[in-house]
Amino acid sequence: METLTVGLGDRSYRILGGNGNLPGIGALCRELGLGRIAAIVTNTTVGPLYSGGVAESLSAAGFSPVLVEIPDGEEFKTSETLNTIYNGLIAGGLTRDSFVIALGGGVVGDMAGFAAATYLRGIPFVQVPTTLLAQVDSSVGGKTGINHPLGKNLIGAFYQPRAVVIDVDTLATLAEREYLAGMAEVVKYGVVLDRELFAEVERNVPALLDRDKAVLTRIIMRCCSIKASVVEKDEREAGLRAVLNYGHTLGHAVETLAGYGTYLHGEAVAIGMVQAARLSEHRGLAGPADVERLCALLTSLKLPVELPVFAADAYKGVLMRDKKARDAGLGFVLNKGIGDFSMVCIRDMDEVLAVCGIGG
Ligand SMILES: NC(=O)c1ccc[n+]([C@@H]2O[C@H](COP(=O)([O-])OP(=O)(O)OC[C@H]3O[C@@H](n4cnc5c(N)ncnc54)[C@H](O)[C@@H]3O)[C@@H](O)[C@H]2O)c1
Ligand SMILES: O=C(O)C(=O)C[C@@H](O)[C@H](O)[C@H](O)COP(=O)(O)O
Ligand SMILES: [Zn+2]
Repeated sequence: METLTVGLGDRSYRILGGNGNLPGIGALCRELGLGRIAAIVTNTTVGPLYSGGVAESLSAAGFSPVLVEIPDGEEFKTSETLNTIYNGLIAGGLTRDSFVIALGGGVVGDMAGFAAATYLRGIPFVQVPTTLLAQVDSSVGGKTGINHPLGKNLIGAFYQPRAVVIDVDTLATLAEREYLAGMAEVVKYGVVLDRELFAEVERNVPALLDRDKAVLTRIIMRCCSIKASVVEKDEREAGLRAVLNYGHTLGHAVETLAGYGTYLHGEAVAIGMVQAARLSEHRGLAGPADVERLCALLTSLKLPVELPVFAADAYKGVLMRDKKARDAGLGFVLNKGIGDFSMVCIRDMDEVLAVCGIGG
């Protein structure tokens, strides 16, 4: 087992990586000094696969687990589903010394985390990510929340977990499309923060497509370490943390306009990264070869790169609601070549639309 720490003072926590870690969850929660009742929040796909083992481990360590199951899908990342979680926590008798285990992908993690942040004004939670995307990104850093019909993750809170338990064994049951979507966030770290990681992914495409556990474990822990160091410096996205939003400005627009769940989050991020790279080229920060290299890697990972067609006004509307929008303009993360980034403020949305070929 490999361990990393996210250093945030009295809210610091460990990320446990590797395989075979699920059976150790009960012992870890005991070590963390968590209270008796543990709500395992999961969905109707992940629950039947993994909640039994997690519940057994918790019971063996003296906890009383209760199961809260929600429907599966990005389209259910809503206030209604959040209410289903609250109902489960109340019915399960959770008190302020109880805790939540978020068992699933990013959708479960974001919603269970937000429920934990707000139920009784906050109870502890542990992230147990079971998708590649959640293992490399969403389980770390404390962004929690739900979607709004007008924009992704518009409602939420920064609320750090007490621990993150990654078990790469769980990736064996993940559907191919979902697995590949997680690779988009891996590529993201490489493009803007780690040239060597980008090259490592390029060199290991066949092993990654085969889900080689050793390669995956190394890359997952590298991503967690990059994210941890960004979050340690800027937990609440006052500046630097926005780099983790590379590819998300147009990516979130695509998810919202196409209808949540039509494009997977990672797929939309892949498309958004290519548009961000084109803007970077337009602004003289990257060359055509960098854009080509990014497109080639995403394509070799079977990810989409083409921006879907929606009305220019529709794109503009969603872009203006991006969380990086300010009075002065839209904060946009661009790449400097491969491995570095630059934040710019874009005042004129027409520049974005023109470079991305939106509206003719
Ligand atoms: N908080 C953050 O920092 C952050 C970062 C990135 C993404 N996100 C959010 O994460 C979400 C996307 O997460 P995701 O890609 O994990 O999608 P997801 O949570 O929808 O999971 C993908 C699918 O895989 C299934 N699944 C999960 N684990 C499985 C397993 N081990 N075996 C079989 N099936 C399994 C799920 O039921 C679902 O159908 C988006 O809502 C995005 O906004 C948040
Ligand atoms: O942790 C972050 O910060 C990120 O931006 C990670 C992103 O991959 C993730 O999709 C996040 O949920 C997007 O945040 P948002 O603030 O744009 O909703
Ligand atoms: Zn993301």
